Amino acid sequence: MSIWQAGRFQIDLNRPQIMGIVNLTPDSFSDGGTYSHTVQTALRHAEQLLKDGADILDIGGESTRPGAAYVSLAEEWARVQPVLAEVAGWGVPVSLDTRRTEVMAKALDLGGADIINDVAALSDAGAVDLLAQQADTGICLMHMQGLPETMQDNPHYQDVVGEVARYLNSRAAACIEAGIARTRITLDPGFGFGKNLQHNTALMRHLPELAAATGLPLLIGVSRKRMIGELTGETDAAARVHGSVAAALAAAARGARIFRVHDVKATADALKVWQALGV
Ligand SMILES: Nc1nc2[nH]c(SCCc3ccc(S(N)(=O)=O)cc3)nc2c(=O)[nH]1
Repeated sequence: MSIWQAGRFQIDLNRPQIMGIVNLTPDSFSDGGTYSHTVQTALRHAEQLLKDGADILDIGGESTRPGAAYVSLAEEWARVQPVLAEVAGWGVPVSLDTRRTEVMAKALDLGGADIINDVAALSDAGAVDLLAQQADTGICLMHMQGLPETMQDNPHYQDVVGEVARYLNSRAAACIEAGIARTRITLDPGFGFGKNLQHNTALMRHLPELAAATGLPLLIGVSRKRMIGELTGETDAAARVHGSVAAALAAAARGARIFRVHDVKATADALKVWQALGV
């Protein structure tokens, strides 16, 4: 029985787990909305994700997409705090997508994060120690080459699978040496974080090796990303649902356990059918 210890929750990794994305980006201000508008919109979206079958909610206040604008620590916290405060009472595992130790600390003090999902693999000063002081908070360590501002400017590797595996191993080892239990840790190759289509494809095809190299569960996030657009010709991210579902199934077939997606219902349905018919 393999589980992911995520705060007060033990997530069952013997079946695919869906992490629904709750977007708190400023785009939601596009209609001139205010924070309260954004918060209410986000909470309604989160409710819908759970109705659609999400097992985990992933909440992030800083966009780390390529070329994303800088978001101050205060701004990031102002965006996530009201949503974390509310969903903390919903009785479902809540993941905070942040790479800042101070934001992690505020969320953990609030009791609002069961999981810290860090695209920078707890590399911010003090992050590993902070998580080591927590009893059971779940952790996702993700590989990113460079920084969001520049990571897609001609990414290059000698051996992308080997380099990502070694990096994730080293970050997991840092956590374990600090006293963090293995059952709290999942790893993520970071599709689209300093990778071109060839790199992303190689990582997908070699997921079993990544899983075997560390022995830790894999979380993947390919939903609506450029790689799906490049393979389908879909330039509009919202039109990449079918390709994203196919990518989730490809990853499930290669041992991924947790799927970070926008389109929860489509992915949940596909994984149910795949589980029943596919393996
Ligand atoms: N664990 C985990 N957390 C994540 N948080 C995000 S935010 C997405 C940022 C982004 C958007 C689009 C592209 S692109 N150029 O490939 O279309 C790259 C990165 N993603 C992930 C992911 O994968 N895992």
